[in-house]
Amino acid sequence: MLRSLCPFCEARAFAKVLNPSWQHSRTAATLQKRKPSRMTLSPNVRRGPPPAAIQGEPKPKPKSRNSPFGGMNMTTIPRELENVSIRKPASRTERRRAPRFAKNSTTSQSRRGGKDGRDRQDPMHALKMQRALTNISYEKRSRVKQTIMERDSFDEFDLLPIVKESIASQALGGMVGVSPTPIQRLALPALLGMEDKKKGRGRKQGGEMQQFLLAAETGSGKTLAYLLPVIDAIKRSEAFEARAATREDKQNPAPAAKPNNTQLFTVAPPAPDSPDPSTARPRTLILVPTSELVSQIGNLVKSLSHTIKFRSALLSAAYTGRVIRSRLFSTGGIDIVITTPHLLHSVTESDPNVLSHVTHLVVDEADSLLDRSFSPITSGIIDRCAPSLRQLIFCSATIPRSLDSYMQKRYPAIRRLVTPNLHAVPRRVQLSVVDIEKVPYQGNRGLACAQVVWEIGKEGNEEAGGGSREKKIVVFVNEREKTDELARYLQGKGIDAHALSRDSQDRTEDILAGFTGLLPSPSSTLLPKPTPSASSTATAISPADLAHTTTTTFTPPRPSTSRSSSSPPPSPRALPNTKVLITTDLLSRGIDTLPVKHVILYDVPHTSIDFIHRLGRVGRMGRRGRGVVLVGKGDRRDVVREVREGMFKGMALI
Ligand SMILES: Nc1ncnc2c1ncn2[C@@H]1O[C@H](COP(=O)(O)OP(=O)(O)OP(=O)(O)O)[C@@H](O)[C@H]1O
Repeated sequence: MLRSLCPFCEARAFAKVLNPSWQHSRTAATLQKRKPSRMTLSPNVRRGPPPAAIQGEPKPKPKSRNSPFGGMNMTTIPRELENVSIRKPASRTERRRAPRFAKNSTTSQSRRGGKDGRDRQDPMHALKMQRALTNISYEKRSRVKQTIMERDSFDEFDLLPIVKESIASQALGGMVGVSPTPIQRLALPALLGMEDKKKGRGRKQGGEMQQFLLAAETGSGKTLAYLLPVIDAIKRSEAFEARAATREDKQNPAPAAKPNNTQLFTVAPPAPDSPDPSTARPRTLILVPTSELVSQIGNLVKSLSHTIKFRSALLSAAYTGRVIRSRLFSTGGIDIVITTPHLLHSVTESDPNVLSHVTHLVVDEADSLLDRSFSPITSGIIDRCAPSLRQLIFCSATIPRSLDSYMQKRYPAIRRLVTPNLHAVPRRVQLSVVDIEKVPYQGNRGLACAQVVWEIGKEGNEEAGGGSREKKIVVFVNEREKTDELARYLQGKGIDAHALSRDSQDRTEDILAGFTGLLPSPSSTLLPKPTPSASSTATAISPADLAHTTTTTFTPPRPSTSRSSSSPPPSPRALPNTKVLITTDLLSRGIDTLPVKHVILYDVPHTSIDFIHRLGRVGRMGRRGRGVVLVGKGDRRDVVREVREGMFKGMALI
């Protein structure tokens, strides 16, 4: 890491870290001691040179901890983690046998340590105070682990052959040797009714609505866990209906038309354009919180539809009213609709029957869609679908307490399918902390962020030998107003930075495509380039408020952030091969940012839920990832410390 090559004069102090003369003299001292005739390998390489070998030489400076890589690649447990035991939590019987400490006893008080009165024995004290996440016992987690161990192939599930074949070729881009992830091993048998079959109850064609909550860590394949059974159900009911129609035809054959001898050469008039009965009446509905997720999941659904053959439609605020209308009312019919609750709500205001045939409803990112702001609309949609529903599926990377109590109240019989690692940040993600109050930043958060980006970028270029492997970094801020300001600041420091928030109007799909690896969908008509005709047709689909679509259509485009008049003058130095996206929680939910290896938490997230979602943009599907959190005055250092400790031990955040 070249700390001496600091990109800005403000960070001059970094140059002190290197001391080349020490490096050379130590090499000289070692060479003098070496026997000239025979070279032998030292058995003590792990211990380093003996103190005598470097006597009289200046001691190497300890590695600075106030940098994104300060704590990386540790081989020993850092002092702050030394006292924390990694043993499994005590079982219920052990706890009962252990001596109890009275609340005010001196023994209990002496167990407390630290100035802040933090309980040293409780590594999650600050997080517990937040009371954000539902606790899941380790007993339950290990029971699930046992259950899913044996299911290690997609062949073990009762999926139609064409669905099975399409997993590797269509959904996973031609991957070889794929096996189901823990949530897929749990969810597929349950949603396919395999357990019912085993018990001799058979697959339900009607009857009671089944309810499921799928909860698993970020980037663990939850989308396929619900999508495969849902598509399988569509194809099976299609086949069932076709068989029923054939039977009906056999039983009541249509009367043969009498030949009309007088009109032998007249051509019959074309049949009136009869739409498919499923036009604007989808059987499956997938609800997600953002347009970006509509595109992502829609892309996956479309690629599966190429081989499995079903009809799907993506409806979001990224499309004009004309496009939405033509997709929904396509005369060819429709099987799956992927949309946001707000958009669907405004569509159903004008045509409530859109929800009348829904048999499968998926509420993805349920922790967001059932929070205070979304809950009334989402719950309203669920209620409207209820009469025809056969399966109601909630899916989430976290179970906040609010979601837990909502489930207990509204769906007490819901089946919870929870993986053993729920609420843990993916194991291969490392988190480092940068104290922005220290030299050289002295409270300048923007400067600290720029420095971290430069270090990551330079490291990438050195690794690639100056080649062209591009680094993608996502920076999360707490307030969306900050995104543009920070983008401009980083641009002034020679960094290729873009802001993406709900206010962004400029090429959002193109910008995001660089971070997801997906191409922007060619069929989408992006709203930032509205035409008067497009906006007038937007009113044709629904009454005045096709809320999301019409309001954003008339917003004048903002000036481009990259060349705005208030931009600082361009930096004389530019960081090559590094792209930065500054965003809010808009991008922390569900977006599959596989090419991203680094996440910077510019602000300390408000809750452990946000930590999980933001850090979850890296380390997806077992990949490596790095998170850097900037901590300053007034930030909850205790929370950050506990998150870091929890990640180090691979524990679930509480
Ligand atoms: N069985 C599998 N084997 C290999 N890769 C898989 C498998 N299932 C899914 N994936 C891939 O894993 C990545 C993450 O999947 P997905 O987006 O469904 O995760 P998620 O659990 O929904 O994440 P989040 O909680 O962030 O929404 C995707 O790129 C997907 O293609």
